[in-house]
Amino acid sequence: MERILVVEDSPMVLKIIRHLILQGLDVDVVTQTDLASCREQLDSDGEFFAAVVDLNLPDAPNGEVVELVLDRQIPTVVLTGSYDDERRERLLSMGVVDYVVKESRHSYDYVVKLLRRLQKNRHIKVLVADDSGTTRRFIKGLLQQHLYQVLEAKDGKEALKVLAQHPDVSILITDYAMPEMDGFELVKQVRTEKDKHELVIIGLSSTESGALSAKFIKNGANDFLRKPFFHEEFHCRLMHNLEEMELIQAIQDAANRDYLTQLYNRRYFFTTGGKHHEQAVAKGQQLALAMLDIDHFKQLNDNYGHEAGDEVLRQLASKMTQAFPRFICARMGGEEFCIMMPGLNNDQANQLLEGFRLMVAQQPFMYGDTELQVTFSAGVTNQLSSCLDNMYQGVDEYLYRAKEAGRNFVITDD
Ligand SMILES: Nc1nc2c(ncn2[C@@H]2O[C@H](COP(=O)(O)OP(=O)(O)OP(=O)(O)O)[C@@H](O)[C@H]2O)c(=O)[nH]1
Repeated sequence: MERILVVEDSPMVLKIIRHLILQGLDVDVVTQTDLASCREQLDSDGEFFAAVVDLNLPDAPNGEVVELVLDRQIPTVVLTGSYDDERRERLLSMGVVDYVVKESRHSYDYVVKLLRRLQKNRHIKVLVADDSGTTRRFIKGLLQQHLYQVLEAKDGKEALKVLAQHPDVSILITDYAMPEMDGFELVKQVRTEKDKHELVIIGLSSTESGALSAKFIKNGANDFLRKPFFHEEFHCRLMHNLEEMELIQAIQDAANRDYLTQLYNRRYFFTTGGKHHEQAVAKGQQLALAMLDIDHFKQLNDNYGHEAGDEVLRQLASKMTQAFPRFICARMGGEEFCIMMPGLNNDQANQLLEGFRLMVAQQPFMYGDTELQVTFSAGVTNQLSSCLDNMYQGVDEYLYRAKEAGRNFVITDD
């Protein structure tokens, strides 16, 4: 498990921070109370995801611990008893993640929020589009302090290419004045594909005109920053926009996903899947659909209990998303699932399903220490029919035949 180092001489503060971190994050916490023991810790066993350090320790009254921890390339949040502008500036320019005054419980909650943010940021891609290499490097440095993955582009056209290669970019930070394609045009083009809740766009410019910020926003940017900006302003804006996007995505997920398995639900399957189906029909593309149903699930519930049944549903869902990462996996209700596979012909889909059937049948599911043998039956088709409903009914008929044939079986188009 990842570890966080906390260096603080006040037992009370140490206790609170340790408690809040353990409550809020899936990490271990190692604590030290002075510079000497911190140095020993880092020398003997210094692998830490992040550190929270007190600026004034009994054997290090002038923030020496910050240099020590930063020297080991550990992202560091600094705690301090009192606010001092000059010191804050110095610490931020040294590359600390943030500077937090120990005022109340809220300060410690903020520290935990920052640590959680750092953990998430490692998986977040940010694209920086700016024609100035110096500005790109500067922004990249700020982003890396907060552990984001950074991509770069030197104009709008290049940014579009990078976005096409990396569809999982979550944030685009773009300058206005760039050769080839400027920031406005870039924002306009990006917004034809992705809305504000799929990709956060922050516009940048060094011009004095206030109209520019309004124009960026009107073109579809989420926010705007005027250069030069303060480190903290940059990070606060970024965090704020990212949190808003994540909140909306969480709301969308709650509406589109099944609570137990976290797979897509029936409603999402028919709305989004329906669009894939329409497109495949209109463009004459391949699209395969599989329907799966666990065998004798009632018996499993009766023998081991409903909780065990729930666990099997969760584990099957997780195996399914691992086996079919590119496709729409949905729980249609009870122990019935669908997988929509755009682009696949019947043979390809059938092979995938056969492989998955074997894997599920051969690897027992675990409920505590109990091994559970689980199989499923399935139907697979790529007969598009006139609409998704009809295709669904067709594959349902195959599933019925697979059950009739003895279960643990896949039936597909002849
Ligand atoms: N644990 C659990 N059980 C569920 C859930 N939803 C439905 N079930 C149970 O799934 C069982 C489905 O039973 P049946 O439709 O008779 O099907 P089966 O026993 O799997 O038999 P075959 O499909 O014919 O192989 C019922 O006992 C439901 O109570 C759920 O969310 N959790």
